[in-house]
Amino acid sequence: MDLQTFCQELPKLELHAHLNGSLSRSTMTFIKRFLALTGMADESDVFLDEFQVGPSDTKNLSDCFQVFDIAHKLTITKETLTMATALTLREFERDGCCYIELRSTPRQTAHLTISEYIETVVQSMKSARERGLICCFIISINRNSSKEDADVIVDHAIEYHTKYPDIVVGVELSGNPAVGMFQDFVPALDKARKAGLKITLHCGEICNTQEVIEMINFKPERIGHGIYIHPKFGGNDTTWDLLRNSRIPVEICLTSNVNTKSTPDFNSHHFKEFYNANIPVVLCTDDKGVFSTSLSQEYHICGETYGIEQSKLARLSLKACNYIFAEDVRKILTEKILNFINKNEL
Ligand SMILES: CNc1ncnc2c1ncn2[C@@H]1O[C@H](COP(=O)(O)O)[C@@H](O)[C@H]1O
Ligand SMILES: [Zn+2]
Repeated sequence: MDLQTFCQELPKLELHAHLNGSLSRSTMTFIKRFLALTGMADESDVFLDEFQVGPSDTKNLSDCFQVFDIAHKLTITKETLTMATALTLREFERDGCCYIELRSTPRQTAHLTISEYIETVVQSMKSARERGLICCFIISINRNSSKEDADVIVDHAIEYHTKYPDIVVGVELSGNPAVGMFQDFVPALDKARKAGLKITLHCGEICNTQEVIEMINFKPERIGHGIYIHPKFGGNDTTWDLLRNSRIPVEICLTSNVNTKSTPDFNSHHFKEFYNANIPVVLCTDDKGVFSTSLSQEYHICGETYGIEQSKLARLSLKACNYIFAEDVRKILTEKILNFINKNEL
């Protein structure tokens, strides 16, 4: 099988995808028209062309955080947030994903409260589950927010985890890494963890070894990116040894890191260093809409750039089953990927 077909057909698990960064051009166009037709928003106010960030773009990581405001102008009502969630889940499914953990920062909008935002995403996921797609919700805390706001988000996360334990499975910390301090969010994250929610943290997206140490010592279930951890990539021996000994799985987002210029190119990405050191890794998209990618494309890039053969790529997907937050479906997913491996004699 050629690599492209293989990457498409391989059953894959998406563990790091921000809802508003994952909106495709067609989803955004659809919602923009809907809002204009229903008189909810001014069509001329949403600039879709500025949403995408390519590898040769002049935007750096900090600039990228402004592009999410474009999607945020669209996901403002129950109807459009439902469309955004449903269409995005379908796109992942069509790309061969059999399990999706979608994350999003619940926002109060002119038409939605924080509770309604969460309920809307959950209901959309319930519909997707009814037609057989296993999907879950990780509630995001933006590190730009105050401790009090983070507390409000966590209280909601706990309430909805209690109400929908199969769907609301975790809490994560994201947002511009140059803003805010991890320590400020520890009490809220601790509270979430004590209530049974799993934790993942954006970690080492910029150089901040002190914060990396604090984050790994917090022992989250997973971390995202992990760029500035290895000494060759702006970390030091302490951060690297801590990560290696922790066995914490790392969500790797190749295209995101290159397009935000956090990494110069795929060849100099830390993936290979992590893979060779046996650090648990899982390939993810981060923001497939902003960075014009898909999970099968991330597997393709990985196979081509680092010479990882198809049987090894399949085992990357298989191992991801061990890192998912919805433990009750681990067995079904493992069997599904093993079947694919056996059928294709990989
Ligand atoms: C590129 N690397 C990244 N690093 C850190 N945070 C990121 C991110 N990409 C996205 N987000 C976070 O996800 C939000 C958009 O989705 P939601 O509104 O939550 O669905 C962004 O506003 C940011 O807080
Ligand atoms: Zn992210």
